[in-house]
Amino acid sequence: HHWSFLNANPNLPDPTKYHGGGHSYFPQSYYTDYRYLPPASAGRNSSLFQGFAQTTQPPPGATTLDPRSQNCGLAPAQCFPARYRSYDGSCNNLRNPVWGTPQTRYARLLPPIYGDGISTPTLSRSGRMLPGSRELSLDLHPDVPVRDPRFTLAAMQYGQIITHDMSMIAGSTQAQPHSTRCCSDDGRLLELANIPEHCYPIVLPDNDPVYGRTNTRCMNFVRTITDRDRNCVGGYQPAEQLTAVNHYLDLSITYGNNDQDAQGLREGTGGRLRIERRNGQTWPPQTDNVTGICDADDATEPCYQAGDARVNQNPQLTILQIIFLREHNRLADALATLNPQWDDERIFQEARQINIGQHQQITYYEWLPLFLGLENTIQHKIVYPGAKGFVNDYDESINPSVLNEHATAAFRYFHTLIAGYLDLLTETRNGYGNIRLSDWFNRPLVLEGGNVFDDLTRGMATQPELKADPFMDSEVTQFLFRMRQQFGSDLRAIDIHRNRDHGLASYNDYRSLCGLPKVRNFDGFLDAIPAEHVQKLATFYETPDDVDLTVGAFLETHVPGTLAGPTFLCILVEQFYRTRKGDRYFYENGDINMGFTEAQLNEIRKASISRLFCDNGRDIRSMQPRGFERVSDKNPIVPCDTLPAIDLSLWKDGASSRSFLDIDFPFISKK
Ligand code: HEM
Repeated sequence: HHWSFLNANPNLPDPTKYHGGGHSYFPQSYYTDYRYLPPASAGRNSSLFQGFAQTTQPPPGATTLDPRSQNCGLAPAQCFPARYRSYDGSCNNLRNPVWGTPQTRYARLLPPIYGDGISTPTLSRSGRMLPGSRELSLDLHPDVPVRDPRFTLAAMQYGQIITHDMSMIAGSTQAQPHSTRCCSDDGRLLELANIPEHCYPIVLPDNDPVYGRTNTRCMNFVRTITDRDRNCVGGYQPAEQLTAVNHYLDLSITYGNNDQDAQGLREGTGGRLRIERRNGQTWPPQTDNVTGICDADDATEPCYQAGDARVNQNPQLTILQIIFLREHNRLADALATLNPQWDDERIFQEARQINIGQHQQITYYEWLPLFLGLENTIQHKIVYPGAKGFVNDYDESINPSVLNEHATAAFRYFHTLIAGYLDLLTETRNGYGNIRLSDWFNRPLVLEGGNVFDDLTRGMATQPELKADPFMDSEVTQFLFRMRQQFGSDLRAIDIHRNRDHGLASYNDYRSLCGLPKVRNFDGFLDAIPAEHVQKLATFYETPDDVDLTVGAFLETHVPGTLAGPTFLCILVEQFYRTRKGDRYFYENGDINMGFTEAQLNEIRKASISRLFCDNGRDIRSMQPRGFERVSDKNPIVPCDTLPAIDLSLWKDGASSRSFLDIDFPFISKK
């Protein structure tokens, strides 16, 4: 067993500790969801669990078994007409009520191809050795800080929010026994077996510039699920990685992914979410397990709870999480004043619906066109700029599930945008300092002091993100989650490893899926990849068919007007098309029983990232209108109250409440 290797090697982190030294790639709790551990009946004393008692023990009060998790997303017996979306996404699709729910499979564009059953992910699909992921990271992605000429760090940061809203590899916790959960397409659990994960160390090259001339300090990597050789008993379905959160773009990062979590986040009065007040500001509720979840000195440090387990991961991610939390309460208070007769539930759900609508508007109309190109998004029916009424493009045959290729390769391309130092800016945009990213992974303490929250928010809206290019910041390739040790982990090496772990078909395969010619020799790649990098690929890999998707596509020249090369772009476009068209509750959809009136929808269309910043800082009084774009003559900083705002009076009962006559029938029939 690989376990014994793991336990015997004194240089590897202690898998029984949350803080296994500075080389775990995320804290133990990062991806842990205790509800999804193997059932108690698996026998905690079996050899599988030896040495892991601590990590398999749920914290007090946690439920060990959520029936949903045992059923690959439990299909409710019956779906009822509902004005508001469910937390877990069930019954969004009425024909397949389980689609998009947590603990279901990622979708795939091409079937997986694993090196072989139980080998490490250093073997190619054809069984040849692959270049080490750390070596590739060091050679192809050195830290050359080229700033983006157009976009701010807020653009990068919003991308991570979109990611966390849509997916999270289930159970990929370090060194944790893992159960395969094989699901049939209709969501039935076919088999639940306890199978140990394998340790796939990221072996360091001899001359690693950070870790020195030793290859004994390897970073630990754990395979997340079994492959085709460990199919469900019965063999009906190839195993597929599962995602722990619901697939929809629905602010589950704020509201949680199931009823129980959602209830736990609510105040229970006035439609509000729970908050704590300190230093004249509002913060998310504290977790019960501060030192387990955060890189904190002790339990008195802030460590937050939100709809998403990754909320504390980095300061600006946490800022955006807090902004959505404060926005909810801001909306709830306004709605409660307008409609004193509404109860807690009504206020809560209406505020939630507005908050989600704004988030979808910002994602689709403000963010995606910058990344995928405006013309491209229009052409592929991802956005409908200038639409005045509803856009009734919901299609119940479309499965909204997140593509494995998207989550494991394409969307991670934007890890290249991460900047290592975060600027602090006063209201006059006077930069008086910055903080180092790796000092504050999983440590939100930094946000609560003085004016840091506002100053970092202005910094994120002003500071350029790094350019989408092959270079990556060493804060994430040398110091990721270093937990106050000198060195940390390497996000790029992890991404390459994860690509293999998930058995993604090769770059060459995806080229042909996406309309580029399938190549027979390395020179064939020259149509999309600059010569210098094609040469490197030829040195690293034995054959063009061995090139990993995440490696080849990462090096492609961008399609003009977009931030990605043709292969990643094709995957991203497919994903965001499905995410909108497969969401019955998408905010632009005019369904008679739910959603917004046309007038309300047109208000939601005024939402912007800058307005969110303005409304939810403590003392942010000015912003440029387009917050994902850098300040310029055409995008100057203006007083907040001159930015478009949503007129909430349209939500006053009776003001324009939806009736049968509100529906735009002519548009529907044109469809
Ligand atoms: C400071 C910023 C960020 C940090 C520190 C960070 C770190 C990480 C880490 C540690 C993982 C898990 C890796 C694994 O175990 O396989 C991950 C996954 C991922 N990241 Fe990032 N990330 C950041 C920003 C972003 C951005 C800006 C995007 C995209 C716009 C992004 C997209 C993704 C995706 C798609 C995944 C996989 C999600 C899944 O589990 O399904 N990340 N990131």
